[in-house]
Amino acid sequence: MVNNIHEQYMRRCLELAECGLGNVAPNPMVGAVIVHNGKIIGEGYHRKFGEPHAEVNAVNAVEDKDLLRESTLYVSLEPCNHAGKTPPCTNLILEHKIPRVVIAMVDPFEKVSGSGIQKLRANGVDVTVGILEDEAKWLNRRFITFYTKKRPYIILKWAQTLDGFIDIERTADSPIEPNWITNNACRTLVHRWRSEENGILVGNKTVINDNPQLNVRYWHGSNPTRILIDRTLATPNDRAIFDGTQPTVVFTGKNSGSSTRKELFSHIPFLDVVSIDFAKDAEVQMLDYLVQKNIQSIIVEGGSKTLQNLITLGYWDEARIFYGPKLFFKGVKAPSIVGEPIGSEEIDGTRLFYLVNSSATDKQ
Ligand SMILES: NC(=O)C1=CN([C@@H]2O[C@H](COP(=O)(O)OP(=O)(O)OC[C@H]3O[C@@H](n4cnc5c(N)ncnc54)[C@H](OP(=O)(O)O)[C@@H]3O)[C@@H](O)[C@H]2O)C=CC1
Ligand SMILES: Nc1c(N[C@@H]2O[C@H](COP(=O)(O)O)[C@@H](O)[C@H]2O)[nH]c(=O)[nH]c1=O
Ligand SMILES: [Zn+2]
Repeated sequence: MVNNIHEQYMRRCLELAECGLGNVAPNPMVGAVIVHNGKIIGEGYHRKFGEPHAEVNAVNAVEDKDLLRESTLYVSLEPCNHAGKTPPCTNLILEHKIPRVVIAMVDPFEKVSGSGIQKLRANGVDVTVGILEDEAKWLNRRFITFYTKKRPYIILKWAQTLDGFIDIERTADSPIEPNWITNNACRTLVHRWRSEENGILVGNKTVINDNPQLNVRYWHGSNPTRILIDRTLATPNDRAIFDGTQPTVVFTGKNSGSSTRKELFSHIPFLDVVSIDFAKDAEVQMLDYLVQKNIQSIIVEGGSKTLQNLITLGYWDEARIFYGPKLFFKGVKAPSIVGEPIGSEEIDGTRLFYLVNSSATDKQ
């Protein structure tokens, strides 16, 4: 019974937390509610990176601060105990003498992990941990992966025909544009997904053949950083991803300090050309660089080689695969993948499957 009540308020915390999706990384999404005598008297969530934490917003929302001494604070993540961009939330809880705190999950971030709970308990606060823990972990899967696996959370996405292709066989005079397999509703959904991740990764053949924009046009929200794998810098300069409207990273085997960079790219704002050694573990080097840049999650939109490389190495966490009602008969084969199905849906005649990788590779 008590757990049911706890779950009810924690569900509200998770609902609030999710409002921060796309705006708080590299911080976690966190929601908080304050309950007094069975009534919510304040709620809040972490709205934007650098802005106040959920607990602060929830406390600020309470009109009569005296009630805090008799209230329970529900929060979807362990309160922080370190001074980051904002003061520690444990201090706030103690200052306001909140007697009970209910937490969904321990913070995986090394600087906090367990110490927030310890400090509250040491100061006489009654702390309950683990309410809707699985749900909270799923919500913050990007944040958790980033800190525990030391790499971005990786979402693979592609669209394939019923006969297993992602593109037709191109000829020299094929138009430079995508061959659409999915419908407009799916495209809108994909743009929403783009707004939820920090980076969007593609291989150079995709940019050469499709000239994608890799931005958020059919949804609202931030554009992800464009990330291109281009070992030989073979991608023509006129491609849309070089329009300078979004931060862009190009991983190349060429020396980025050489004249190649200056001549080809000096006119493009927000462009980072990063040299890596393709003779070694290219993916590890790329993921390391993205971690350095605080890119907590990426969506990989193809093509087949780029996706298959990551699948083979186990560097993926989720896959979202569209099966459109088309046949190409020949062309670029879709990647092959084995994962745990977690759901599927039908969108105007296109089937969408969701997979997760329960044996994803760590990158320590
Ligand atoms: N239906 C769909 O959802 C999608 C379809 N597409 C289609 O897919 C086609 C392109 O797919 P595909 O031909 O497989 O090519 P990719 O777009 O995956 O690009 C492959 C190239 O990227 C470079 N690359 C990628 N990963 C690595 C790595 N780990 N190490 C070294 N180089 C790497 C290589 O370049 P290099 O050879 O220079 O070393 C490689 O040849 C396009 O025609 C496009 O239309 C693309 C995206 C989605
Ligand atoms: N063909 C195909 C996809 N192709 C992917 O979308 C990219 C185009 O992005 P943009 O220019 O921003 O709209 C393209 O390069 C490739 O990565 N995606 C899908 O959801 N369904 C499809 O049928
Ligand atoms: Zn905090």
